[in-house]
Parts: sequence; structure tokens; C-alpha cells
Amino acid sequence: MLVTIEGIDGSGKSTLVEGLHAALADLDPVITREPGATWVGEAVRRSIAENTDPVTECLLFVADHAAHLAHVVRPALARGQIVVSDRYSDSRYAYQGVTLEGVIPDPITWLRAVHAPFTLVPDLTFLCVLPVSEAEKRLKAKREHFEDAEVLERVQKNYLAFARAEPERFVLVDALLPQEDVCGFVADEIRRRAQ
Ligand SMILES: Nc1ncnc2c1ncn2[C@@H]1O[C@H](COP(=O)(O)OP(=O)(O)OP(=O)(O)O)[C@@H](O)[C@H]1O
Ligand SMILES: Cc1cn([C@H]2C[C@H](O)[C@@H](COP(=O)(O)O)O2)c(=O)[nH]c1=O
Repeated sequence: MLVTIEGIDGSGKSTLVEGLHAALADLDPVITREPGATWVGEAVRRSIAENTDPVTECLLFVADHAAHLAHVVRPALARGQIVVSDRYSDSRYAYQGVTLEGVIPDPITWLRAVHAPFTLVPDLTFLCVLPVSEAEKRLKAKREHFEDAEVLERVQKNYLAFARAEPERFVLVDALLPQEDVCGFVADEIRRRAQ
């Protein structure tokens, strides 16, 4: 089973995933992330830091996804393990759907077409939702160019549209709840679906 955790910057994904390590330890899941599960992530981090052009940046994120699938996700699924990924393809559709606006016509359709021949669609996606104003408070310093309130509003709007379009895959998570409640809710739902 492939489970992904999505949401805007500061929505609590990394904190949640850290909690899932302990909460799901008996299921021996592979807990992973995008970008950064393979060396390609280093190129992505450099492109973010250097504010490179949006097409180059997008294609590096896509390359990171391809390497993640080939070297981490597919092998773990083949071994029968549950995979939990902190960000995955929906991050591209939501974020690069914004950064490629005005650069490529209909970017989300293009992004989905680029992924379709090689990606694996997750079985279950948790979308951490909280007001952008709260996410900004949680992000102590603006670290990346995506962490701009106007960009994050548009990214969250994309995510919510994806969740409406695929209600059987997406589970909305109230990211304003205390960390323990968020983790408990998500862990219970993964256990229920894994049965
Ligand atoms: N449920 C919560 N309630 C209050 N604060 C939280 C909660 N979850 C996480 N935080 C805090 O919010 C900040 C951002 O959390 P975290 O790094 O997990 O978000 P993220 O979604 O992984 O962000 P990014 O995408 O930018 O890496 C951290 O300081 C974390 O301790
Ligand atoms: C996978 C992915 C990520 N991003 C953006 C979202 C964040 O601002 C940064 C780094 O992610 P992290 O969770 O803070 O480590 O990259 C993106 O724009 N597109 C993607 O596909």
C-alpha cells in the first residue's frame, strides 16, 4: 500500500511522519520523502536555493520522483511493505501547477501527462489542511520561494480541488489539531485501510 502525506509548507507533514515512525512501528513501513530520498534530491535542493527557472526546477522534481520510484518505492512495495511518503506526485501538480502558470499552457494537465507513463498513483493520500496564515506563523523564517502567502493560497486551492476530484483517495486532515491527535487519526486510518 502506497500512502502519501501532502499539504502546504508548514502544515505539519514532517512532524506527522515522524510520529508515524513510532505509531506504525509494528507494521514495519518504509517511511520516505520527496524531494530527497535519493541523490537527485541534492540537485533539487540546489535548484530551490538558487531560484532557477521554473521549467528546470520542475524537471528536477520529476527526476527526483522517477529515482524515488525506481530505487525506493517500487522495491519496497514489491517486498510487500507499506510505503509512507512525505510529499509525492500531488506536490508537483499543486506547486508546479502554480509556478508553471503562464510558462506552460494548462500546467496541471501537462504535469499529469508527464507523470502518467511511469508513476504509481497512491492508494491513500492524507492532505494536511490549515489556514495559510497559521502555516506562515509556524514557518519561523521564510526558507524557500514557495513559502509566500499568495503562492501557498494557490497551492492549497489546487490541493483542495484534487481532493474534491478524488474523494476515494484523499483524506482531509485538520492540521490545526494537536500533533498527537493528527498522528493518531492518520495512523488509525492507515491501519484500517491496510487490513
Ligand atoms: N499539529 C501541530 N500543532 C502545532 N504546531 C505544529 C503541529 N504540527 C507541526 N507543528 C509545528 O509547525 C512547524 C512546521 O511543521 P512541519 O515542519 O512538520 O511542517 P511541514 O509541513 O513538514 O513543512 P515543510 O513542508 O515546509 O517542510 C514545526 O515547528 C512543528 O513543530
Ligand atoms: C516534492 C515537491 C516539493 N515542492 C516544494 C515544496 C517545498 O516548498 C519544497 C521542499 O519540500 P519540503 O517538504 O519543505 O522539504 O519544495 C515542489 O514545489 N514540488 C514538488 O514536487
